[in-house]
Amino acid sequence: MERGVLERWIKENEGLYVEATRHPFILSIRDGTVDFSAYKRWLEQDYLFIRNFVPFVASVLVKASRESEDDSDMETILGGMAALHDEILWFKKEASKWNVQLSHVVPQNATEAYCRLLEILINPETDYTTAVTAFWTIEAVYQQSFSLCLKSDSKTVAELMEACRRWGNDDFGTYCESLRRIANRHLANAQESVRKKAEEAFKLILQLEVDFWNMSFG
Ligand SMILES: Cc1ncc(CNC=O)c(N)n1
Repeated sequence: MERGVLERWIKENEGLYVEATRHPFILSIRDGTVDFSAYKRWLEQDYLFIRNFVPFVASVLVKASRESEDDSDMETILGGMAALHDEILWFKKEASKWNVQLSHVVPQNATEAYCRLLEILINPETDYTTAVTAFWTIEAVYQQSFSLCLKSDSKTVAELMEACRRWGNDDFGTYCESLRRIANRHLANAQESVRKKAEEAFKLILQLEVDFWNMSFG
């Protein structure tokens, strides 16, 4: 992976990055020891997260169309937006498979805190470089995490394979690569004040992802 700004931040925040991308919840899915009640708690809360993630991605699309000099940025982000429609349908199907009533789900603290950050990132005050860096971070944590559960030596149980494939598959990995290059390009060209804001968002999101995984343990 080329040495961009994001790779430097990953190195400087290695512990937190590993906590977010190799969390015990994910390792328990990989090792086939996960408690299904933890999985169902995660599923319920992640549905609430996705409902709030959609407007965030839409806001990145608007900022890309206004602030990016490269038209392909918007096309990449639009691809991610389209996938979210299928994602919401998947959550509803998965919830009925586990007899989870999505309409009755109460947001937990970690979900509420994450959605508050998404609101701040949606705000027009948040610049495109910070928003697209946040977008990559959010997607990359799931891609890195769930790809662990698809490795040949993983013991992921059949019931959880669809979820792991959804975010761990190579196509999602390629999409995250595109986002990483877009974020690195804008970070390299940004003023230091913007880079600082983006770095804060990067670290905040890693912590919120750790809190979100922790929540599945109830
Ligand atoms: C809490 C959280 N973080 C990242 C993702 C991945 N992005 C969209 O699906 C997600 N679904 N949930």
